[in-house]
Amino acid sequence: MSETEFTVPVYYDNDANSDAIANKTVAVLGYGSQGHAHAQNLDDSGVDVVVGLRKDSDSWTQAENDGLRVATPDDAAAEADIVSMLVPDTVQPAVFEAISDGLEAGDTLQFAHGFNIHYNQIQPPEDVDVTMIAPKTPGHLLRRNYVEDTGTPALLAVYQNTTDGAKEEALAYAQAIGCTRAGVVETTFQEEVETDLFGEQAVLCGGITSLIKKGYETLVDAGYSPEMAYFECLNEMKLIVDLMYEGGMAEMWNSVSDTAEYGGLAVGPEIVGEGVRENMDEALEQVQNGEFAREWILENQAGRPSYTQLHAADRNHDIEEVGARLRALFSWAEEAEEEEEAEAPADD
Ligand SMILES: NC(=O)c1ccc[n+]([C@@H]2O[C@H](COP(=O)([O-])OP(=O)(O)OC[C@H]3O[C@@H](n4cnc5c(N)ncnc54)[C@H](O)[C@@H]3O)[C@@H](O)[C@H]2O)c1
Ligand SMILES: CC(C)(O)[C@@H](O)C(=O)O
Ligand SMILES: [Mg+2]
Ligand SMILES: [Mg+2]
Repeated sequence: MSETEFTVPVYYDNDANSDAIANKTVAVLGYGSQGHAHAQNLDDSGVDVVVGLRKDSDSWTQAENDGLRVATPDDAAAEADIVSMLVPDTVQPAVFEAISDGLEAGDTLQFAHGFNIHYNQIQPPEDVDVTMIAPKTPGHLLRRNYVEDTGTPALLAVYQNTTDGAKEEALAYAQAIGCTRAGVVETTFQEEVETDLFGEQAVLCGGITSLIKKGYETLVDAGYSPEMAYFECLNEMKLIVDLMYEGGMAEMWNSVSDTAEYGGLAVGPEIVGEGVRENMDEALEQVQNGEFAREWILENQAGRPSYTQLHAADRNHDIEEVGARLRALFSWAEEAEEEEEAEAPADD
């Protein structure tokens, strides 16, 4: 652990023992956002990896082209010591049923998010370790940061420790995917699930897109051009957040004008005010009491009618259309697109 004082344990490279994973085989089930990043990072770190995919998956060829061994999920799980469950949360219970015979006493079932354990959708056998390394990043950036020799933070949790080595092994896994470079925070499955769902709904994915869209709509409805509104409310968001990422809010405030700082500090809290706090409390409560999980599970059982509608409406928003046209004309756009295609596997 770092010499620095933290309120919870935070682990770095020096705390990890790569021997804890060195002679083990990891089955990475799924080759989507997290799956392709874990599999390639583990492989580059010298860990024996087999990717578990359905025979008809488009990702099969992609994973092989990336130099990885691929097998069906049940074959991959049967040969592995650590099974990393990186298929979508909603299909994990069915995939778990298909692979559970391959879990032997002392093996590890590992997650990147605790939804199915915390909300009792998967009941693992008592003789396996159950752990979590939950990267605090979209998977494509987990891979990019690893390749660029930076790292991304993650959470570590142990739900079952039958071997007495669950935590050491999880930390070695976190090191192999590049997370101990940035810091790995020890937590519980419950705490990871509640904070992760809250964060992605209220702040990261839901809150920020809603804020951007409302800002864009306000400007466009008032007669300003969509191009200007896009650059003001979406494109510059990344540049402002980059400064906060690098040096906290102070670095951002230092870089913007005093006019922006005064206006931001005085008007910002009137826009995102106490009403928003109340909404956030409510969203957190629905995560904590299981209401959101119940809703999402039922939504999937019903064939995702609301999800389909929300997804289509979001993709059809004007900001997406104007943004695509503007981004295509960035002078570096072609290069970035080629790199992205080479990096990202098909999501099937
Ligand atoms: N997306 C992220 O960046 C992110 C970040 C942190 C944690 N997580 C967690 O990681 C896990 C994986 O999420 P993801 O977003 O990477 O998933 P994803 O949607 O990107 O994964 C899709 C992959 O799963 C496989 N798959 C899909 N349906 C399948 C089925 N029925 N049977 C077998 N394989 C199937 C396919 O290979 C596909 O490429 C989840 O627990 C999620 O909460 C995700
Ligand atoms: C990348 C996120 C939002 O942090 C993750 O939690 C997810 O569910 O995709
Ligand atoms: Mg998250
Ligand atoms: Mg999440």
